[in-house]
Parts: sequence; C-alpha cells; structure tokens
Amino acid sequence: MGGPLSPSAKDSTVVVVLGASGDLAFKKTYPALFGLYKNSLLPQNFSIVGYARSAIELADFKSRVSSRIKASDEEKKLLQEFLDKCTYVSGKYDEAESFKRLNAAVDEIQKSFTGRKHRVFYMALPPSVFIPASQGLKEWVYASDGNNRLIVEKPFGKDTESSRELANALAQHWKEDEIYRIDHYLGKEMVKNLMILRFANVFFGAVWNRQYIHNVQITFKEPIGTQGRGGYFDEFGIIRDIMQNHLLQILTIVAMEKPVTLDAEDVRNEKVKVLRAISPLTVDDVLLGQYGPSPDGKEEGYLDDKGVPKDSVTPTFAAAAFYIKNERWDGIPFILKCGKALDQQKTEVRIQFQDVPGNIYPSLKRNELVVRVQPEEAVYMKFMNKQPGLSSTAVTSELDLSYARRYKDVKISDAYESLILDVLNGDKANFVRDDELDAAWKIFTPLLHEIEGKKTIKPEIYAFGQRAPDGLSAFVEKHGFRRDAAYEWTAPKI
Ligand SMILES: NC(=O)C1=CN([C@@H]2O[C@H](COP(=O)(O)OP(=O)(O)OC[C@H]3O[C@@H](n4cnc5c(N)ncnc54)[C@H](OP(=O)(O)O)[C@@H]3O)[C@@H](O)[C@H]2O)C=CC1
Ligand SMILES: O=C1O[C@H](COP(=O)(O)O)[C@@H](O)[C@H](O)[C@H]1O
Repeated sequence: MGGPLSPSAKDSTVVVVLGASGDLAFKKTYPALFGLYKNSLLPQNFSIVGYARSAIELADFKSRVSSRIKASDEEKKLLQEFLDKCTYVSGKYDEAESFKRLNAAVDEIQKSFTGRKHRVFYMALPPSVFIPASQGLKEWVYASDGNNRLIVEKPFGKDTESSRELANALAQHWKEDEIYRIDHYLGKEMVKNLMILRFANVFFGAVWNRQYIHNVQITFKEPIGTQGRGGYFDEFGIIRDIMQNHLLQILTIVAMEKPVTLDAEDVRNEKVKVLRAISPLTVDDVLLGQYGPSPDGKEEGYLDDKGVPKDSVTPTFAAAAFYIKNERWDGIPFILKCGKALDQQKTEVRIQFQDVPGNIYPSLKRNELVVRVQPEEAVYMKFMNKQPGLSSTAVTSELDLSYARRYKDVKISDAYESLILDVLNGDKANFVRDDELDAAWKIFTPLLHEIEGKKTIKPEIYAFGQRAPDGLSAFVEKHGFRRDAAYEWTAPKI
C-alpha cells in the first residue's frame, strides 16, 4: 500500500483535485504540483483532473491555474507541458452520475497505459462535503488495479465527537493507510528540521529536558485579518484554525522521545505519547483576544467582517500553557500563542533555558535557542559573550544560522510540494494519524465547549496591528518566561 507510485514505466498515476475551482487548489495545490513537475519529481505517465461543481471551460480553467503559478522565461515551456496534463470535469460531490463521469474521464486517461493505474484524490473541499465526496470516490472512482490515496484537508472535525464521526465515516470506505491528513505546517522546512536538530546533535540532545529548559514558546503571528473569510472563521476560531493543529504538531516534535526509527509509525507513536501526557486545558490556562479596528481606522475590526455576527466572542488570538506530565517535561510550560491581525508575520519556536546556577555576572540573561520557521528561516542561539574590548561585561550575542546567508542558492520548497511528494512516495511520517487527532481533540474539547457553551469568557480586544493583546506579557511571565527587552534579533541583510 505504501511506497512510491508508478515504479514501472507502464504504470500511470492520476491526481484528482476535488474543489479545483477553489482558493486552496489555485493558491497551493496546482502550484505545488507544478513545482514538483519542473523538478522532475512527479511519477512518469502523470495527469491531473480538476473536479468541482462550477462549469468552467478547460481553457479558462488552465488560464486560472497558470495565473497563480510563477514561472520564469525558461520555465514557460515546462508550464505549458504541465498544463497539457491538466483536465477539468464538472460534477457534484454527492451524485453517482457525476462520479461516474469523473471515473470515465480518469479511465480515458489511463486506458493507454498497460501497467497499474494509481489514483490520488486531493479533497481541497469544505469539510461539509468531505464525507459524501470520500464515499462517492470509493464507490465510483476507486482504482481496482493500482494504489489509491486520499488526501484530506483540515479541519478534521470541531471537537472530539465530530472528529470521531468524520474518522468513522472515512474508515467505512477507506483504510487508514490510504488516508493522508494534511497539516501543512508539517511540510515546512524548519518544522521538518526540528527532528534533525534534536536527534542528530549530541549537544542539544544532552540538555533537552526539564533540568536545563525553563520554558518553551511556540508562536504564530499573522498581520492579516479574516479578509472576508469571517463566515468560515467564526465557526472555528483561532484555537481550531491554528493552535489545535499547526502549533500542537510542532509541540509534539519538540517534546517527543527519539523514535526507534524514522518510520512513520515509530514517529507517530512517539507524538501520540506526548499528547496523551497533556491534561485537558481549562480557562485558567488561556488568554483569549479578538481584534478591533486599527487605531487609524484603515483596517476593520473582526466584528466588521460581513460574515461575523456582531456579538461574536470568537477568539482571533489565543495563548495557552500546556504541561506534559512525563519524566522529561514535568512542570515545564509549553506556551502556544497564535493570532491574526497582529504587527507582523512570524512563526517560531523559542526554547528558554534555566538560569545559570551560582551566577556571578549581574547582567546575565537566559540562553535561548530559537527556530525561526518563517519568514527568514533561521536557527539562532542567544548566549552570553564578553563585551569585546576592555570591558568584561557579559552581553547577549548570538550564533546565527540564517538560511538566506548560509544556503544562498537553495530554494526552500513550499510545504505543499513537500507533502504531495510524500503522498506520492507513500511516506506518512508527516501526516496526522487518527489516534493522534483523537488525543489532540481531548486536550481542547472541554475548553472549547466551555468558551462556546457559556459565552461568558469575553476575549480581550486588541487593535489591528498590535503586537499582542495587552494581557500577554503578564500571561507569559506568569508561566515563567523572562524577556530580554534590550535584545532584538534581526535577519541579516543579504
Ligand atoms: N484556502 C486556504 O488557504 C486553506 C484551506 N484549507 C482547507 O482546504 C479546504 C479547501 O479550502 P478552500 O479552497 O479555501 O475552500 P473554498 O471555500 O474555496 O472551497 C473549495 C471549493 O469547494 C466548493 N464548495 C464550496 N462550498 C461548497 C459547499 N457548501 N458545498 C459544496 N461545495 C462547495 C467550491 O467549488 P464548486 O462550487 O465549484 O464545487 C469551491 O471552489 C478546506 O477544508 C479548508 O479548510 C487548509 C489550509 C489553508
Ligand atoms: O491553516 C491555516 O494557515 C494559514 C497560515 O498558513 P501559512 O503557511 O501562511 O503560515 C492561515 O492564514 C489560515 O487561517 C489557516 O487556516
């Protein structure tokens, strides 16, 4: 079932993109597929079928696809070749006749190849149609002689119950090893780097525990608001949109024990153990915020988004402290923070070490290891150094591995490129397993029900473009983080 598709020259592979008329498909899926095509990473005899309800002429569809792909002059020819491999079928997500038409189109493409006929189904769809679409695919479009892989986009439910409903519905028709649940943060370069940093460097391995680490912060900031997607967002909120998936996935990699091998099941077994050692969050563990208009009135507040009810208390910012009750981490806070409409775009992991015992330097600050996920990918270590010259003061400095300087000619691949390649290679290490999802929802469900059921917890209002809600500094200090206000890392100018 696993392993690369199309190992034989006679085999063929079709990727069906469901929801091909949508935002994700144009913004990410097709550009990622082209990225793989131009680097000769797609299997031989490869085609793509777009599928959605909208009636779109093939030429229009192709011009929409190409308008979202950046191709240099040298790549124009490759782009044309890529577009020649794309077709489009219009149909519904819950109708046998539509799926039969889709199947006929895929059969037509694959009939001239005499080997095995593999199919990958990418559900770039709203969650309301995941279940009928996955059932229709299994019934009408499933390859009888070849491997089938189903890519599911988040959100994977809204709480434990709805996530289990989705898992059970998928499990009725699809085997777990055919399902690839995408969390695109697991495809990001610096997130993929975390395991190597931890398990391939003896000096990090030695201090990676409660004796040397004081606290861990994992931060996601975005300078944009809901941008008209308020209707979708209000149903989910920032905890489900970012924290329960992207940030929690990062936490598990930072905290897990070394897996026995790099095999997907070994890696995911360790991640599940971390999740199971975290107690469910309570309202005392969190700080919630919601953005208002910018001070100059140029940016609208969350409640001004047309899709958002005027009395919404949905958080657009959340900070939460997690404690992992195991031998390595007992008592060490993992503080996860995420928010929209903040001052900048930034995702990072910040490991703050313990104070130096028996310190003799008055200016001493704590060491920190920062993994800058985006933008300006970097790994830097804040450490104390003698002020150069005649002074003997200890000052904060850094060992800085900035990718733009160290890996000048390397293009960092988009997360979706990396993950689609994993699907084609049958590598599930960077995809979410069903029991992992269940363990993650158990941590959040009681809190989400409390926030949404009682609606008594009013989020703190912050201005569009603010660094964070005012209460954040006190929140992170309460959990032990000590900020070095005098130090600021700046990305090198290249
Ligand atoms: N956009 C993004 O940046 C990201 C999206 N995702 C996830 O990817 C999936 C797709 O996202 P996105 O492309 O933004 O979604 P869209 O809202 O753009 O929907 C995709 C397509 O699905 C069809 N569709 C929309 N609403 C319905 C409906 N109510 N019933 C049936 N079909 C519908 C439409 O095609 P048609 O009407 O032609 O059939 C639409 O073009 C979602 O699960 C989302 O959570 C995840 C991360 C980022
Ligand atoms: O999943 C999501 O992620 C994006 C942010 O992704 P990034 O790769 O640009 O960091 C976020 O804007 C969106 O709300 C969320 O659904």
